[in-house]
Amino acid sequence: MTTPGLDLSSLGWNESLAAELPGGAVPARVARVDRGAADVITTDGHHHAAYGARLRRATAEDPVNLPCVGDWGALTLLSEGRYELDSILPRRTAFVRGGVARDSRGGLSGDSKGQVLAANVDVVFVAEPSMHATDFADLGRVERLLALAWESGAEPVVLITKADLVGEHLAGLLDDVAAAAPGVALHAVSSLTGEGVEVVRSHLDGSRTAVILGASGAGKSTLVNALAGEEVMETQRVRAGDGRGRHTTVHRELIPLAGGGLVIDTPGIRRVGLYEMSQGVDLVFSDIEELAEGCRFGDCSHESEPGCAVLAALESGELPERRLASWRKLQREANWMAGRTDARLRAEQTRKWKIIHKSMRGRSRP
Ligand SMILES: Nc1nc2c(ncn2[C@@H]2O[C@H](COP(=O)(O)OP(=O)(O)OP(=O)(O)O)[C@@H](O)[C@H]2O)c(=O)[nH]1
Ligand SMILES: [Zn+2]
Repeated sequence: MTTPGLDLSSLGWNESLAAELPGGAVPARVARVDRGAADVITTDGHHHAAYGARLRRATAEDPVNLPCVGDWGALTLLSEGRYELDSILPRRTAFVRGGVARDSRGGLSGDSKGQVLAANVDVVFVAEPSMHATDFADLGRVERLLALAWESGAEPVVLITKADLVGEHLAGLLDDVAAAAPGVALHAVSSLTGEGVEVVRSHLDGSRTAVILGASGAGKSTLVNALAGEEVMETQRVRAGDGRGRHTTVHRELIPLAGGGLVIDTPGIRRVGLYEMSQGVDLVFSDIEELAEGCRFGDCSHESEPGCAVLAALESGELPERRLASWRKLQREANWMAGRTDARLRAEQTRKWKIIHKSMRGRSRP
């Protein structure tokens, strides 16, 4: 497909990326990957680019170097309209799934399955429906998804979706969710009435790239369609119906929105349960981390130690019991995941994460 004169800045290209581009190479954004090749978008449109020798060597050394949706790549022009993907530019953020433990040099079993699911995501929308079946929003799930969001290095934003369903309960619900998401922007949104959709879109100003995390039925696809102003995603209602209006085109993974900005949606991103998230948990529970600094013992487990500031806050009612329980649960989960993840990959993630979050924590958007 050829679209002459496409402006790469609408895909998120900027000067700092340009500074990383090898001389003579053509910049392109990865829209989807296949085995050994990627669908890329460059100034003259979509291309199917096979991996060049240099990239194949890098991926053989470490699967983390495999291109993924959202990556920026350097293309080499082979012949008129034919490109090869030669390298991937350094990633600013990454959603990583850690796989089974690696046998470092002649170990017993397994291999490195550290896999980057999406790269260069700027904002992660955590979508939690105001009402799910007969229940209000699930705060534990919000906290869990927030941990995953922080872990990626992108800016988390919590969306209470289907805000039209709860009437006058909305204000109280937003208060509860805000308490579970300190320091994170929070919006109510209804794709049905359009309420809040523009505010969500404003987070994508400057051609930012988003992913939307949330349970099945949270309204993710419906929201993408509302943002796109057209039906780019199949929703549950369409899937459950007679199939009319069903999209027969290949499912796009990098979706440019008509009003600006992009959304990444992949099956991997939808199956969020397996991300590594120990750093993210600390950030979601920054209130508890702060309390813990007041504990008498540096290695306080906040179970029964004397002088425990966390237990004191629980006692006084300052810290809700639900929140402490949620923190413990996510920490156990994160520790378990950490044990399964390749240590080297994790170290690299931690390093990147520290750099990104130093600059992010002070920042907040309206
Ligand atoms: N009342 C109301 N219903 C909504 C809203 N947004 C989505 N829905 C409905 O909720 C159902 C699920 O929406 P989807 O957008 O398919 O949810 P999803 O999160 O993409 O679900 P999965 O694809 O399973 O992950 C559909 O029947 C939608 O019509 C909303 O703002 N208000
Ligand atoms: Zn303590």
